[in-house]
Amino acid sequence: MISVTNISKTFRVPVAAEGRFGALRSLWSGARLEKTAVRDVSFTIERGEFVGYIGPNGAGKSTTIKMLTGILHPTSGSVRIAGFSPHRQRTEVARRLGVVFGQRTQLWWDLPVKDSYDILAAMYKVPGEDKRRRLEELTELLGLDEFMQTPVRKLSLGQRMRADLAAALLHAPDVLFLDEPTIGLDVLAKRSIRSFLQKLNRELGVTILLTTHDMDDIEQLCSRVMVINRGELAYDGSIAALRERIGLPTVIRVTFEGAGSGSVSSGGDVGVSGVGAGGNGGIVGVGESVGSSTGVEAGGSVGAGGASGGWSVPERWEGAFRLTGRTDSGVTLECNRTTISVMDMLKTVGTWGPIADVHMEEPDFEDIIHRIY
Ligand SMILES: Nc1ncnc2c1ncn2[C@@H]1O[C@H](COP(=O)(O)OP(=O)(O)OP(=O)(O)O)[C@@H](O)[C@H]1O
Repeated sequence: MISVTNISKTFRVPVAAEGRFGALRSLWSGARLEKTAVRDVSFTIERGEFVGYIGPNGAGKSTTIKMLTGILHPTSGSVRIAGFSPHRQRTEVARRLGVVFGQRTQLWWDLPVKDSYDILAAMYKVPGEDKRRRLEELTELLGLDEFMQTPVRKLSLGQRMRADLAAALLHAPDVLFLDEPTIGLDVLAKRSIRSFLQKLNRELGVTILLTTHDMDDIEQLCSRVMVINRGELAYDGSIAALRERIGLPTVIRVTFEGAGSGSVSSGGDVGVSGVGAGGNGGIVGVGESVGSSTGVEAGGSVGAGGASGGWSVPERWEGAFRLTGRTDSGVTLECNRTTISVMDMLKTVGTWGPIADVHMEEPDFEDIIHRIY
């Protein structure tokens, strides 16, 4: 659906002159410096994908989006949207493309929302019946009724974003580019925009490329994320793979049955197999936490084998994880999932006593992104 091959964009910017009126003099002198905003970026996006495009300020996101929409022409490389060049075949691309910029509107400021839709439908040559049906659907999905007759300037930010989304979708595009669609919105408004976008992608199959600084947008919506940094593509893949690649630790909180007493001795051995089996079912089945019922089952056998049914953490142990906390009821550990599997770690922990509950916290996505930037 979208194919980008080795695109670069270089701007020629005036060289700043020193001293008083430097900026003015530099314009006058005509001295220019080349600045590469996007360097040799390639990717393809298949029909129906929901892809996040992120990067720090000035990384080259907007410049890329402008090249994808045909506003800017790449210095080198090529862009195809549904097989068409956005620069040379603008009309063909415009018919298939919707664009929403969170920071500015494509609606007419002083006109009622409905009038903007009439103008846009005429511009995109949407037949009358299609327009009526489409607007009906969008009104229902986005709750446009409450402000259809209101001038755009009087809308709240959340209402304006809903109105803008409808405007971008009136001509039923296959592809939607979104630039900061939730910027400045409150929690409820963000939630309603995200749920609409999810429906649009999953139920109507619209291909979406989302640029945002809001990592919750990315985590909740995108199956794939591309990271651009200093004009170059630094990562392209799933969020899960990104977590692994960065290697931030997974935090695991283990609660044992009983107080911190007893010994590891023979109970430890039983624990290895008992917890291994229990952990398997629990992790795959429950996802984030191994339920206490599973723990009790596994722990039951440990308890029976353990000296007193209590637990104790040995002074030393071998392994690719770190003990970061210890309380009356359990321990907190950090493990790097690229070097040790959670299962292996639980096997070791199981040798310390009967496990009642295990809770896992994946590294925060925000932290991962800071690592890349
Ligand atoms: N028209 C232009 N002329 C000269 N330099 C430009 C122009 N447009 C962008 N740049 C420069 O190119 C680089 C990339 O800018 P771009 O706007 O693409 O970044 P961005 O990732 O969208 O940033 P932000 O998150 O702040 O919007 C920046 O250094 C910017 O100053």
